[in-house]
Amino acid sequence: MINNTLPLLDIHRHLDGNVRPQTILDLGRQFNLALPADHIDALIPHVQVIDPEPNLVAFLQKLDWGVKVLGDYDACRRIAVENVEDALAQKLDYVELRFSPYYMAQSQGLHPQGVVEAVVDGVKSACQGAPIKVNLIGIMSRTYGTEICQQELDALLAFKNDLVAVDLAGDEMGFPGELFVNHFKQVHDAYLAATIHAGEARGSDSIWQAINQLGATRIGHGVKAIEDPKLMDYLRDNRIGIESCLTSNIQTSTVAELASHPLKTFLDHGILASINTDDPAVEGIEIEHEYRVAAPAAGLTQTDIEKAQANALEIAYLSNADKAALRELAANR
Ligand SMILES: O=c1[nH]cnc2c1ncn2[C@@H]1O[C@H](CO)[C@@H](O)[C@H]1O
Ligand SMILES: [Zn+2]
Repeated sequence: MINNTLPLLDIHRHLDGNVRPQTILDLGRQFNLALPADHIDALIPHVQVIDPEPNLVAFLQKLDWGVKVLGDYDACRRIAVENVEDALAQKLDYVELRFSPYYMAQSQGLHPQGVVEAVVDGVKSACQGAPIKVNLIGIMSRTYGTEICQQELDALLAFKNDLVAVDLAGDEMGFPGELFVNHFKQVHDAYLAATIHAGEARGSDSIWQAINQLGATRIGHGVKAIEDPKLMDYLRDNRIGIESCLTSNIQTSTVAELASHPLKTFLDHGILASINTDDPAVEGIEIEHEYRVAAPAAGLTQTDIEKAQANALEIAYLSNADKAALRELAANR
């Protein structure tokens, strides 16, 4: 269960993997697009994972309707605002929302840089006066290849002051990290951090590569670190955080069942592992479910869960002063 006296964070949450089904319907109507269904109940199976998908790529297809309906920049702004509203409804104190501007732009011929501008603007306005802090992480969708990722990176770097990090997401098997060394050099030259989806579809080598060649200070999923004791030590000793996403790992068939998820072992080993959602609307879950249902099913005790909750703040892309302020706020409520 969530400990209310600790700050609640979600530091691995895809903005474009969290488009409300009702918003997909609304935008489909607004832009006169043919959707696979015209009411919520019939739409759900097309935009939400019901049973585990056979692999990561099949899972990722469930995100597609959420971006196919982004017919203009206002639509991008709208889903950014709704993401902040959803985080507020979950009583999250701090969220890192990540998004792929090319993925959001491509279906309807938008410009990635316009998408970044709309998302930044939507998040800023929704946060005004609200009891939440949000930072943005830009994603390069590796599935589009190196050239499109360079365009995507250019769009992101035009707003580098509005981002805290850059991520690499999408098809890890088909597009290994080796292809993106030059991209991440530019990320570091822009003084942005790197968190990389690694060790989800590929093995522990992919995690080593993300750290050594792409300069990752955090790893998304990192499930396969469990196969490599040296890597487990390295993650612990170098305080490289793991952003675990329990339900997502089941739905992508990365892990067969929660009882065999490595998160508990990571925590026991002293790795700074945390609990996050990934793509809440697509998974049909929220952060509360991950803490109350998924974490105990993965064998975490209440002490483990609170450790994971505290770890998220430890590894968040925030200054020490911001972290202290969040701790103080939670301790006094
Ligand atoms: O669990 C995941 N693993 C890898 N890539 C993901 C995951 N969830 C979403 N995306 C990818 O992130 C971008 C949208 O933010 C898209 O590239 C989507 O495929
Ligand atoms: Zn992810």
